[in-house]
Amino acid sequence: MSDYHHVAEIERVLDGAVTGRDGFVSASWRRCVELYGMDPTRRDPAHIVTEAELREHRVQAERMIAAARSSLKTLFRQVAGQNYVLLLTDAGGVCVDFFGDDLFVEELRGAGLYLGSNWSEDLAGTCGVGACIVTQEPVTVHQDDHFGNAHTGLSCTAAPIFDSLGELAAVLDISLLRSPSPKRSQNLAMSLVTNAARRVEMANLMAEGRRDWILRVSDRPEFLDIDPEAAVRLDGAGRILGYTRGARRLFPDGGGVLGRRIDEVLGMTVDDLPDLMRDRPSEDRMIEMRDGGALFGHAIAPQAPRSALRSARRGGPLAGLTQGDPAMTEMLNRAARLARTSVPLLVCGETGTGKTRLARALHMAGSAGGFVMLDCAGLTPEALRQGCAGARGGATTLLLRRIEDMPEETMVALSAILDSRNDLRAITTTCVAPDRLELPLPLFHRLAGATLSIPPLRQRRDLSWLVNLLLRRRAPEDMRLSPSARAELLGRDWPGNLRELEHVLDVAIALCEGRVIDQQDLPAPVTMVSGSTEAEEPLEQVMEACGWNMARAARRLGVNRSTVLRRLRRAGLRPPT
Ligand SMILES: Nc1ncnc2c1ncn2[C@@H]1O[C@H](COP(=O)(O)OP(=O)(O)OP(=O)(O)O)[C@@H](O)[C@H]1O
Repeated sequence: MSDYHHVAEIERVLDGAVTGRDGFVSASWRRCVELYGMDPTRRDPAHIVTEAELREHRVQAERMIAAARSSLKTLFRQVAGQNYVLLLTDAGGVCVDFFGDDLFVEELRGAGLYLGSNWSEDLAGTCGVGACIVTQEPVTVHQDDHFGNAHTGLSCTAAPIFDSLGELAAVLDISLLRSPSPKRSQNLAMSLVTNAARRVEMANLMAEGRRDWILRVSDRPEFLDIDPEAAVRLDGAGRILGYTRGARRLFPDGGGVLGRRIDEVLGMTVDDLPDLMRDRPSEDRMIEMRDGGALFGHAIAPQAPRSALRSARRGGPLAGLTQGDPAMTEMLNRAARLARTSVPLLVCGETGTGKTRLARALHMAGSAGGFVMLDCAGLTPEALRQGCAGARGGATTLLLRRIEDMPEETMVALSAILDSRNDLRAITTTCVAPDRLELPLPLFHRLAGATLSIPPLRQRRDLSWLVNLLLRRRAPEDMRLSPSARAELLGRDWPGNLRELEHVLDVAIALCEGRVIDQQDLPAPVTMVSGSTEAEEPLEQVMEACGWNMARAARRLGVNRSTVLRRLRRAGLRPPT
């Protein structure tokens, strides 16, 4: 079509005529004139951002570029020899990755089919990337569908790529400098580009979901493991944390996808996920949908972050006590430095937090000498003297457990021993906060050269890692936790800390009949035996008193959190907004 006819058609469209163009093209032409004030007769050159701006756009899009690389390479191989150019743009239309034939680089750069070109509609007029950003749908903008005369030779097919929260993150465009005339010649390009965009979304979801369950679904069992249609990322309660665009079909009611529970639409709960893992034939992994349909599912279990585990091990006996909990890491860094000195150390923390374990690790990290451990409860001066007498011939660590339980006369003896024996290095543990510890001041200063505090388990961010660690150590190798059992463990308050967790796991391992520990295999929290207060105190009142904190209310009622949740639902109660 000549420039003249192109401009004339745009004028007719603006006057309201229907000229046979796709509706989104006519709508874009209108925006170009009425919104952006563009003139189709101008031959504006391509808009290219500066080198510095391009670097910034690439940094911002780094994750998506990485997720897209392999799909782009495959797509480029599929169209090899047909002169197609692939562009990955960010959500603003700036090209941040490019695959094209090196022979035509100069021509491609001139046409804007290159790194750094900006294809947003308000700059470039009607174009594949721009129309895709506006409509958020796959589009082909073919030859004189383009608004500006400069681009009417191109054929561009573009598909949107959404991030796992459902926001437009990028556009994948496949373009030709020269193409056959009928628009339908690009149907195959459309199919290739939409499939590639779906795979990029999948790669992105997989990359960010290593610590969560991933459920991939497909209508056809043969594609399930190699090229599924959609996927969701789930927490231990089965709530959707992220999704690929295709997963919207699971929730066609338009109520959004994030935060919804998978059992709202599928005839399965989160506890059935292990049955959908790869060790089963894909035909057996059928999931019924609540609307009567069926899908095939492939569940991928959360993976432990291995590199972090390795680095913890490299750091010796102290570093292995946490995996990335900020308070523990900071405390252990101090501990590592103090371990090599002779400063007496006071280790504080609630019962069962691992004070004795830490004290042993401090000894191992700092001293090649002997080790004496004494429980302070009921310790007589004589027993103390005997214990210390056994430690002769070089620097010895004297571990005193629970100093608050030491009888007063033994405290006096201890001060005297510490004064006369500078080969003893005291490490003392206590469940009492240092400022509340009732020790004679001289003894306190002989024991607490520095204080190390271990946080309670309920505050630790590496609780999930600890659960895995203890399970691995205590259970048969192939035993695992169901997602809801894991969610329950992560939600408890753990007044007995690691010791209580060990006992809960031991009971669950003993009670569990198969290889999967289920929520009902877990013993109730210990506070339950003290009896429920529900009869005396109405639920709403309890919730108010606990500031609507589920864990606190569960403790007060002596039940677990899911029971509180169930009772709230039954009573139709909700937290005040
Ligand atoms: N980092 C850890 N990893 C795994 N298990 C741990 C860890 N720290 C402690 N434990 C386990 O937790 C239990 C309690 O630990 P420990 O005896 O050190 O606690 P504590 O704080 O000294 O308790 P208390 O004050 O009641 O004497 C022990 O069985 C111990 O093996």
